[in-house]
Amino acid sequence: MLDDLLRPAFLAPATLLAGYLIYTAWQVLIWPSNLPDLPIVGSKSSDWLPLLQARWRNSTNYAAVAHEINTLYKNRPCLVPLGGSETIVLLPASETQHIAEQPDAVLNMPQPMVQGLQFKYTVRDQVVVEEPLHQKIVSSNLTHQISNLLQDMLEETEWGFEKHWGTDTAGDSSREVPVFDTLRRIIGSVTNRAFVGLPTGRDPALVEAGMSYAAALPQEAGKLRMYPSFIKPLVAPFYTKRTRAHTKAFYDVLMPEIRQRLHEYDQYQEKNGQQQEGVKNTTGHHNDFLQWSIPQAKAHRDPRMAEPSTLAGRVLMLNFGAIHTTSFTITHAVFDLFSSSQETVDELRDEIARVLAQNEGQWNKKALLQMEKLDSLVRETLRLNMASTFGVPRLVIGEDGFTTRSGVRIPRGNIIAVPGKNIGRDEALYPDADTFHPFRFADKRRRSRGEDGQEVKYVKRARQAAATTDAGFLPFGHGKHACPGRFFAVAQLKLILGYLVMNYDVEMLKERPADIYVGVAKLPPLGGKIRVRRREWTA
Ligand code: HEM
Repeated sequence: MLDDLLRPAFLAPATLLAGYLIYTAWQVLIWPSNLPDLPIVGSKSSDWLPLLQARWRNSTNYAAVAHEINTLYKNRPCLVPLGGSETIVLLPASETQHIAEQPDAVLNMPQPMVQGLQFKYTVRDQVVVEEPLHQKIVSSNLTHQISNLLQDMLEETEWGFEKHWGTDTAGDSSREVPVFDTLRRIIGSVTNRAFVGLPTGRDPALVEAGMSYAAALPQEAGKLRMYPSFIKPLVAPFYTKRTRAHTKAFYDVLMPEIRQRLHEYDQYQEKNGQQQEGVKNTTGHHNDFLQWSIPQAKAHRDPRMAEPSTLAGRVLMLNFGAIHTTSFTITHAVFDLFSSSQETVDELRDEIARVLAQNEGQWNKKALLQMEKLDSLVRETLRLNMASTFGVPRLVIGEDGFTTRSGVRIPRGNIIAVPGKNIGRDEALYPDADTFHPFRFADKRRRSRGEDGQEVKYVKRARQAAATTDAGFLPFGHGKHACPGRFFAVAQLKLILGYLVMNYDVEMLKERPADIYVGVAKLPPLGGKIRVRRREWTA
């Protein structure tokens, strides 16, 4: 037996395997060879295996991590080991602009997201991840079409509120509603109205599948991240059951619509001659993300782009990116607003009523732009309630790594970030930073008007708008990879929040319910409720 084990045919592969396992364990657990030599958040001077021990402490007490980052590492870089094998190289706030300005050949944007969310296992059609054409449509068509989409979005908002919050204005007809659960349904159908139009965008099965996919994906990814890469393909089928089921449910509703649209598109092309390059040449029947995606996909050299499942995968990917982020933000905004003061609500109502009167009662783009207090409230809520602790996460891919402004070299293969949440609460940038001041940015805008009260300092004023990113405001990221959907998201948030304020009386809360912390993420009070009653009001 021993002789058999000592035979080269067995010994050579066994040694190789043992070496590989030891190397992997060392890399994952002890010290990856490319990790820079920086202080470790969560470690103690007495630790034998500082990275491993800190990883364990950090994954069990995230509040301590946040406190340590905020007190010890405000102005110097450090390592933040998290659950699984992930270690973030956290750089000080002063590096934000420098990071945002790096070329894609040095710092990569999608990879931290692709790895963190384990897209390899949680996304069915990998071509959507490899070739994210949908992002271009979001930053071009969707953003440019906001003013044309607003009427449809308003119709969907009205439909959603009437369904979920009721229409009875009688004195004793108030009802308690779960904030997050009802608003995410409204946002789900408003968003899908812009993505795939009626009737499919309002189909409860589609909205439910999109929301459930968005909820399940980060949870399943979190579990998968705990395993080393070579084990993942083995365990993924067990851990991705929910995302796979929700993907199927979503595709089941959407595919017939996509096939029909592709068919109509081909017929139209046949009748009207060759299509032009680009995304403008649609059949003209629909004005939504799906329709803009078809000519883009057809013009691509890779025929997989125009497969119905690829197009469905893009809509699902956008549901993932759009619905939870917007629903979390509006839930925070509702709790922030209705635990502030009735005067604040009245001030908002005055502004909205005045602006609508100036715009013939229309919730159009111009009116939304003129609602500066509402815009300010959205920006203030985003500032205070950034979901992730880390801002502008990027993977270092440059051959020579990435060198910070202060001269620290971060080798290739590391994920860097800045403390985004802390930046939003910096007293130097935002006096009384921990307090919700809904009109903080509207006041700043007012102060930047010309001395004669004219709106002369346009650029300065636009800097205070909710969708504008800067190194001190990172909820939408910053730089060329900043969220391309932010203009759509802000328009939607203002429309829905404005509609809510004007059409419902909400009982003020004595205290804002507490947020929920899940690892590095801060979520709004997902189970929180408020008491509402329909108001008699017409624009
Ligand atoms: C309040 C709502 C939203 C928040 C807070 C948010 C936040 C973010 C953040 C932080 C990023 C990463 C940016 C960076 O690292 O610099 C991002 C990327 C992205 N977001 Fe949003 N987002 C929101 C709504 C939306 C909506 C409505 C859409 C689509 C209609 C969307 C589509 C995307 C896409 C496609 C990316 C990837 C961009 C890239 O890889 O270059 N987001 N978003």
